[in-house]
Amino acid sequence: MAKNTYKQDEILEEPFDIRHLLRASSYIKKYQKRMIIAILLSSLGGAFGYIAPMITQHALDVAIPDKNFRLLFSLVIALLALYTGSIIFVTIRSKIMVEVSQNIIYDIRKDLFEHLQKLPFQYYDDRPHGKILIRVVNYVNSVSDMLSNGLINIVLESFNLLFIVIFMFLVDVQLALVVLCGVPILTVFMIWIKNKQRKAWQAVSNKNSNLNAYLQENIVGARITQIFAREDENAQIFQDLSQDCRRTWNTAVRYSNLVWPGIDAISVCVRAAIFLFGLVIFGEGNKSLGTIVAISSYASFFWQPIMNLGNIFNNFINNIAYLERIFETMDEPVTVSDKENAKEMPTIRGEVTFDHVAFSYDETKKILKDVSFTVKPGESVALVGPTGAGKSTIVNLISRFYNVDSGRVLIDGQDISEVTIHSLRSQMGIMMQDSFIFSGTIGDNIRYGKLTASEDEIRKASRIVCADDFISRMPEGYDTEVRERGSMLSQGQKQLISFARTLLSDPSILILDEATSSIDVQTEKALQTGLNAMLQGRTSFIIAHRLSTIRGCDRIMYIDDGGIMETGSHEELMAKKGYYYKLYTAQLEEVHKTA
Ligand SMILES: Nc1ncnc2c1ncn2[C@@H]1O[C@H](COP(=O)(O)OP(=O)(O)OP(=O)(O)O)[C@@H](O)[C@H]1O
Repeated sequence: MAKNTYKQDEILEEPFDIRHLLRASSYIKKYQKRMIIAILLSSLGGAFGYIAPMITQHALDVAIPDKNFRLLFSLVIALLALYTGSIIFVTIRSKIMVEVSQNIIYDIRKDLFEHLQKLPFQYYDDRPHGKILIRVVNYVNSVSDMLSNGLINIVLESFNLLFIVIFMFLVDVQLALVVLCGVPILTVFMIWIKNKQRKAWQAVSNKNSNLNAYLQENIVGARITQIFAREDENAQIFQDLSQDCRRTWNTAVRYSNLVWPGIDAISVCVRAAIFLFGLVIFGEGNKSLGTIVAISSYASFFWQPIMNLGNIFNNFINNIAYLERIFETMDEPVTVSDKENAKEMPTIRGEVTFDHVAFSYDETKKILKDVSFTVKPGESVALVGPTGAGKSTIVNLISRFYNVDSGRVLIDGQDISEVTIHSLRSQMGIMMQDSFIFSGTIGDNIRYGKLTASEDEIRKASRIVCADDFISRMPEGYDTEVRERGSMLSQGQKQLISFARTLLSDPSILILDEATSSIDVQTEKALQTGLNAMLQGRTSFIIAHRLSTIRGCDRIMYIDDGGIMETGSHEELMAKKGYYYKLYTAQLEEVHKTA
């Protein structure tokens, strides 16, 4: 997806590219047998329907004038049988196709979702999430309909058209030719209207996608909107986007509403021509009433398949663009992935080495220039420094959320780019500032890192991190349902749950990135004992702006200007009176001022 915002339309007017269709065919291969059955059933159903006007002709021209009621009765029974057969076939076909299209939706969504889960952080940082949702939900629905019903309908409508033409010629060649004279007029009308319609519906799709992106952004940012009292401005933007949707929708519907009156007008003219030619021009009495009525019926059927083929063509053009957007997402490179011969990471002891590491998020700015250090197993390391210095970047590289530009990150002497991501990350505990809480119970949330954990284990982990107290006071304790993102919990409570979750997963390397920022000082003091227990025997990296919380770490690294400016224990760095000393004393003064 082009990196864009809710203000930018997606590109949907793509030149037709057959490769997308060929690639999409892999999704229908599995269901081809069922689709062939559906085509056969529909063709039979259609053929049955088209025999009906011939029977009517026979009734009008033979049975009724001859007063042959036996024949008339047989013809009526035959008509009923044909219609019943046709309805049964069409019903079975619809059932098959509903199943096939739902299966195709499932297959495409599964592939898309699995791929989306592997995409790097960067992908989600750069795009409006609402537009990703539109692809997974709306575009997939539309595309699967094209791949299932669309493809079948092409075959079907072509058969229908062929049947109608054959039956018309069987009934009367001259009058059939009169009907065909309407085709060029219809073709010109269709090319004009379908082109307009396609562009109009693409505009609708784009405006909906923009609205969705803005809506999603606003739901997530609702608190900020209210904090900054931005409701009126946002309502205006939303209104503008909604108006875009309404305007484009009205235009599209206007064109769609023109279609049938236009076709009706052509159809009426053609039928008038049938009567004119049948009764007057080809000579009175030359064409029987039954023939004229039968041809007139075929003529009224004739436009439907042409129209449907036009609709299918339009849908195809739109859906090819949707397909391209879907495949573009599926092809989005998984920049951080397992190498072909990646090994399993053995049980981690905890030695972490940065060997001349350089890193940048994009070409424009080097975030880390040439960083080298080694942390011993079990050592606790604090990363401090000004905002935006690169502290989180360093811990993100240890977990291999990004690949380094040059140099190596080693754990126990093993280059982490050579091992599988799962075996690496499953031995790490990473806690970020935003402690994400999933919908479900508190117990489920703590169990997230170790699905097999027992109730006792969950309680024990919670007790260590001081979460057991507040959880037990909740109406249903560990079974209390928390809503999506844990909206009923305070930030501090979310962080404590997150601590318990991390502790339960028993990681060898622990990364705490501003993990205690929302916990009040009192709870933090209480948590300190638990935290110390948690750090025991694990290598840990702690980022905290509240420097009082990291004083006890074995080592403190001061990060700035793309590298490590100072390193040592709290006492050593204070004695050195360098960057850390300045930062620490400035923070102390701040605390004294506000006290
Ligand atoms: N996903 C990203 N894409 C592009 N640039 C990024 C991304 N994440 C961070 N940066 C940039 O990289 C630099 C280092 O960011 P990082 O988050 O590592 O800083 P930090 O020291 O942890 O800051 P803070 O203390 O504010 O959390 C910053 O200039 C930031 O703008």
